[in-house]
Amino acid sequence: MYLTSACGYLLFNIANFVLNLQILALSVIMLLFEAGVSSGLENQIFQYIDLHQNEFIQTLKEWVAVESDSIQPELRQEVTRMVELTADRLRAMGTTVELVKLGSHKLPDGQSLPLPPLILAELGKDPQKPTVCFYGHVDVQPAKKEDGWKTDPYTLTEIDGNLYGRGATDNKGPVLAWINAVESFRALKLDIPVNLKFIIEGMEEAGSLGLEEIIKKENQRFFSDVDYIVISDNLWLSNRKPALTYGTRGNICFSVEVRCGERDLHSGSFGGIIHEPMTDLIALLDSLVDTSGRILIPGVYDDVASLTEEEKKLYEAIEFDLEEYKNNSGVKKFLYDTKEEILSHLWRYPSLSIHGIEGAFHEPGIKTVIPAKVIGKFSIRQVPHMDISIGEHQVIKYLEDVFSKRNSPNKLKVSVPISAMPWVADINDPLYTAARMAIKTVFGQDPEMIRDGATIPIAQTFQNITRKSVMMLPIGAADDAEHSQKEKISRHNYIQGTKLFAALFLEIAKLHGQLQEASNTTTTN
Ligand SMILES: C[C@H](N)C(=O)N[C@@H](Cc1c[nH]cn1)C(=O)O
Ligand SMILES: [Zn+2]
Ligand SMILES: [Zn+2]
Repeated sequence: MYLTSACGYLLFNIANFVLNLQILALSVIMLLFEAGVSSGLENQIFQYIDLHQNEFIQTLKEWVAVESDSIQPELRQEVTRMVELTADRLRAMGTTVELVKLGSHKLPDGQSLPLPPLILAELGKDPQKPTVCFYGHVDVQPAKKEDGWKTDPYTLTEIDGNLYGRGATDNKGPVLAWINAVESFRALKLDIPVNLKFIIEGMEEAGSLGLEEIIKKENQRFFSDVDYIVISDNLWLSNRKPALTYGTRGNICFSVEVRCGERDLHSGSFGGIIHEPMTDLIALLDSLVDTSGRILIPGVYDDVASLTEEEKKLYEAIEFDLEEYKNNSGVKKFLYDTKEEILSHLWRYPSLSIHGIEGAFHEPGIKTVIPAKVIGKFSIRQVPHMDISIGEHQVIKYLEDVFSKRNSPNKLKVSVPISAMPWVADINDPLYTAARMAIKTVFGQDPEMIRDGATIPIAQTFQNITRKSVMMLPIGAADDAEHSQKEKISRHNYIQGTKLFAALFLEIAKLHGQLQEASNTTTTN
């Protein structure tokens, strides 16, 4: 009797000890997980990525070498070549690629120019797996060495761990990082835990011409089995801390043409006796914003959603190094001095920027000429709930009013070549949870939850039409200088970014499994 109860006691203690061990092991796993420690599978993939980084950089070099500028009509063939190069790369990793014709568009001079095709691609069709659709672009903003580049913009050049070149971060580097991630799974003969779809275009920098129509058309087909849409085409708020982006501003671009006649005139023969188009244009452009950056067009601020207390608190909590941000810009003084003011004016209020004047003499030296036709270009970054068509109307009416007060006989023509809506997503969406986990695994820290002052023309369209979760997962750092003469991506971000996308596939698969399990339990109950 005594022996039996002693045995029972011993067994009870052993069972307890085993249970405690299990709890301890589970806690350690949870702790490691929270601290961003990767699993064996992740480690295997990460090691592969580290070992092959020079090959990934070589491919980026080949891509940057293509002058796929979508703004200048004479370079359109290069954009098409870049799209084909991308399609080849996707095909080489087993992806089914469809090149969709987008037709052509009309240039301001009436000429019609073909648009580059759009890539719709897919890899895997397992109904048990979630489907992730990646969107990116392989066109770039214009760049010339004479603009002030220290290195040739189309020769990817590594200096102190940074890879300089047009498109390095916007958006060839991140597009390739997605491809590298998939290639790494395949090279290791590992099962990719998600089905993948790719939508890659060559006209983003020109406002994603033709894309919205295709999304509408493909909603019931290409997008029907998509669960999540991920865009990696923006920057962190900091040079070092990763971020997840849940909103962008929109953009309405204006062209303001003022013309006096058919040909340029000698300023000695006609200066002082005519109304000069350039003088009219400068006056029009000068009437748009005041010295504090406030837009002077009546009604522009009417529909802007007011900043909520919740948003203010969110901004207060964000880590933001104002000096670092200033240094990145090379500008000594900003219009605002506090973090809250800067973030709200970048993300939550509209801004107006003047981009250039076509037709004006801009070479070194002075050409004593009166240009006959000049075209001013400016744009307004829009925020929720501004209405694009109301905005267009307000601006055109305002410019006509200002012009009419000048009593100029010149001809004024205002047009809107590009407009794009702002985008905001729900950060409580499970897709954001998966991305946070992946960021923690790769970068060992939580991301900053940010919005972006720039525009992804198609982001809101994706959300409105497909009704799928849309997330922006950037890998570029705040000092990557998109659209500028020092555009770069660091070797570190390019390679860690590749790992991030691989980790995201695993996290999405895990999360999807959990979600499905939860929904099955609810159904059974
Ligand atoms: C954020 C993205 N990398 C980008 O640069 N987008 C462009 C798109 C655009 C807007 N208007 C015309 N093109 C941008 O925000 O300037
Ligand atoms: Zn971009
Ligand atoms: Zn861009």
